[in-house]
Amino acid sequence: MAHLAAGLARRWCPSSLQVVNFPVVQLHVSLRAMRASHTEFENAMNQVKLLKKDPGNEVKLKLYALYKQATEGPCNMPKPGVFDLISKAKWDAWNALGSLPKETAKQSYVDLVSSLNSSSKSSGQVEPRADSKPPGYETLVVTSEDGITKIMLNRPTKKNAMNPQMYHEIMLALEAASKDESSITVLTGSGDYYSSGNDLTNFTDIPSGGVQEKAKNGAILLRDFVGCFIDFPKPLIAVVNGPAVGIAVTTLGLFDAVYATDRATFHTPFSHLGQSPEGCSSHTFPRIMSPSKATEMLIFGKKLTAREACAQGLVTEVFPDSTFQKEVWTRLKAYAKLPPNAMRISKQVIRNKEKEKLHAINAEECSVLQERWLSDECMNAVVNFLSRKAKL
Ligand SMILES: CCCCCCCCCC/C=C\CC(=O)SCCNC(=O)CCNC(=O)[C@H](O)C(C)(C)COP(=O)(O)OP(=O)(O)OC[C@H]1O[C@@H](n2cnc3c(N)ncnc32)[C@H](O)[C@@H]1OP(=O)(O)O
Repeated sequence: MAHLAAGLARRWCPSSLQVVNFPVVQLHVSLRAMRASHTEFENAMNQVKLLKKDPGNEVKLKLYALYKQATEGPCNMPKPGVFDLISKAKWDAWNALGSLPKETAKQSYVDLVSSLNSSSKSSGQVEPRADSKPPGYETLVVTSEDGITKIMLNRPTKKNAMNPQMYHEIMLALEAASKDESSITVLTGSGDYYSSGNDLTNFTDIPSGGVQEKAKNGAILLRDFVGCFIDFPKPLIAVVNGPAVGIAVTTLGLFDAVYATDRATFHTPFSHLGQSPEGCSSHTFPRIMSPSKATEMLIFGKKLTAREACAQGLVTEVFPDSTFQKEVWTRLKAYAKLPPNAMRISKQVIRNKEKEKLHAINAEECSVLQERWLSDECMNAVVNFLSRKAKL
């Protein structure tokens, strides 16, 4: 039997360093003095290989840590370097088990696998048909009423950080909204943030092709994502319900109107992250707010309040937080009653001249970023955030 730990390392690379500090109590260590037999442990190891559903990185790290603890005892490896993100996540997970006895780790491993098996059985009873409609969005809530399609970012516990799934789902939702009956489309966030921008754990899930491949795929994803905003044919409105960071700010330059609560802030900490502007902001921001104000935001990472962003032209109007939702939606419902074709055609007249240029700028920004993602400056900044040394 192939060594499970090695298998985990090869097949199940952790994509998130946030999972590394899970407390031992989360491992469902039974308070009963249980002892898993050797056979039960072996069976559990075999069952792991047969799991139909990927249990997610957090669980994979737990399995890895428990396996190592059960077979080798407390963590005995030297701590990997900060740039070796995957090995470090695994090391942290194992090390977090401290002096947990081997037998307890073995039992916890068996319990964990058994809970995975039962949940995959209960959810796996109805196999989706290959030709069935795709299930609903996982990272968005999309609704359509009163002539408005509302796309709400829905990862509030992560401040609506954008992971690959969210990037893809936003593209799908925009594509659907461009063809539906609604006359305007709104992007907003759930919870207290509009969005904290790119999910920084996106940098940790390294494919077999290595970081070069990751960066190349990231650049393609980003180019396609921003391209959807450039090409969106109907009035596109941002309802900025709270702070916005990074790509959630830069893409605002491609919206037709931006309404913000007075609680919102706007910042693009690209230099802090060893990165460079995207979302066509290298072109739109100097035009919207003057080159020197754009420099303060895009190069120095200056954070603007909603009122400052409004004064600079990035935000259309600011509302008191207490009346924000009511006032904005009342206004949008009135706008949505305007003749949809006239609005669409007016948008074309206003935007079409720039489209080609924006696509070229988008491509250039993505290719510069692709290089930046491979830089030490970028890696260092991401590691600092993920190891909780820095907030931006
Ligand atoms: C190499 C290939 C890459 C592939 C990329 C694909 C294309 C992407 C292109 C875009 C590139 C860059 C543009 C950007 O968007 S740069 C900006 C990135 N964002 C940030 O730097 C913000 C980081 N977050 C913070 O500084 C803080 O979290 C906060 C937003 C100021 C909020 O602070 P808080 O104290 O109020 O809350 P906090 O406890 O930190 O957060 C709650 C949980 O949410 C998690 N979280 C928040 N933001 C992010 C994020 N951007 N990425 C990942 N996780 C985030 C945070 O970790 C907490 O999680 P947990 O509760 O600890 O599990």
